[in-house]
Amino acid sequence: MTVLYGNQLADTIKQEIRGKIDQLREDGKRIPMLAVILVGDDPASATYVRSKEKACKSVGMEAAMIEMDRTATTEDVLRAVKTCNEDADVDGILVQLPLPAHIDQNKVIAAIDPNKDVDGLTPVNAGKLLLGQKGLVPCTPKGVMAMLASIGLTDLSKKRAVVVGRSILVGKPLALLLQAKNATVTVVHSQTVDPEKICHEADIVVVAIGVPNFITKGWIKKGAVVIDVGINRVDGKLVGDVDFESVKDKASYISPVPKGVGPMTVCMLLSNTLEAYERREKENDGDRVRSK
Ligand SMILES: Nc1nc(=O)c2c([nH]1)NC[C@@H]1CN(c3ccc(C(=O)N[C@@H](CCC(=O)O)C(=O)O)cc3)C=[N+]21
Repeated sequence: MTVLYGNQLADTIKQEIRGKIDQLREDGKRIPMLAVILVGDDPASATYVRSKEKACKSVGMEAAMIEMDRTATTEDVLRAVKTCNEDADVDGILVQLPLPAHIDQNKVIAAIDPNKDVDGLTPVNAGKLLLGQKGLVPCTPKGVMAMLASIGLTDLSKKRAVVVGRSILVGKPLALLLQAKNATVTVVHSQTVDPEKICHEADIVVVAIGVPNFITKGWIKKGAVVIDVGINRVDGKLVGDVDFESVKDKASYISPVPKGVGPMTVCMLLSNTLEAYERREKENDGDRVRSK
């Protein structure tokens, strides 16, 4: 069994991003900027937002933190999104989720300029992913695919993949990405009959349900690749959805928590911001050429 450390892969990818940004700086070009909108004072969200800001700094990217009071209205947040949409220096916009319950989350997300939607959550980017068109892909699923690619799993023809969980942020988009790489994908969830048996047929298992240590060795076929997306705080400690100790001797590869998918999510946020920057710069070049 090999432990699949996401933090190491993330460091390698971040170095590449850093190199590209150093080059932009050397060439006197504009520097990519991520804007993060945080509403309220949830401590976990505040920690995540700070780690995203730190990650931007670590690759030389600009970060703008927009902190709003927990009493902010949907209209207030929509105005903040609009300001970021219209700011030519902003390449990526991330609205930290979950938003306070009184705010219309769907409305806020739909207001983000799809070209700056580095979370890949707008209807436009979700639709593009469904249709197999190029767009911005949600960070966590993109990170999981990069982890699979890092161990040579690029073409998933003949492979059976089981995704445990069907969330908008992870399970659903991940199932689409796995299919796009030719995997035979099954999504199991809370209403599935005998999910353990289905999971046991999988060559690749990705778990994103938010239930600590839920997946044990009985679920895993010998030699399967197991990716744990879960981030659960239990007695002040971070644990995944996979019972690592139980599963580790059956898996060929298994991602840990922490140091697994989490750092890859942040890394893909930087990668998406750079991608959005490059696309926007290219479009601007085109505009300049046209107006000559
Ligand atoms: N619009 C939006 N986009 C998100 O991508 C988003 C979000 N909202 N809301 C919250 C979740 C959660 N999330 C994590 C990112 C990194 C780690 C991470 O790096 N974790 C470290 C450990 C961090 C620690 O020790 O607390 C690890 O797993 O090794 C965890 C969780 C992004 N999220």
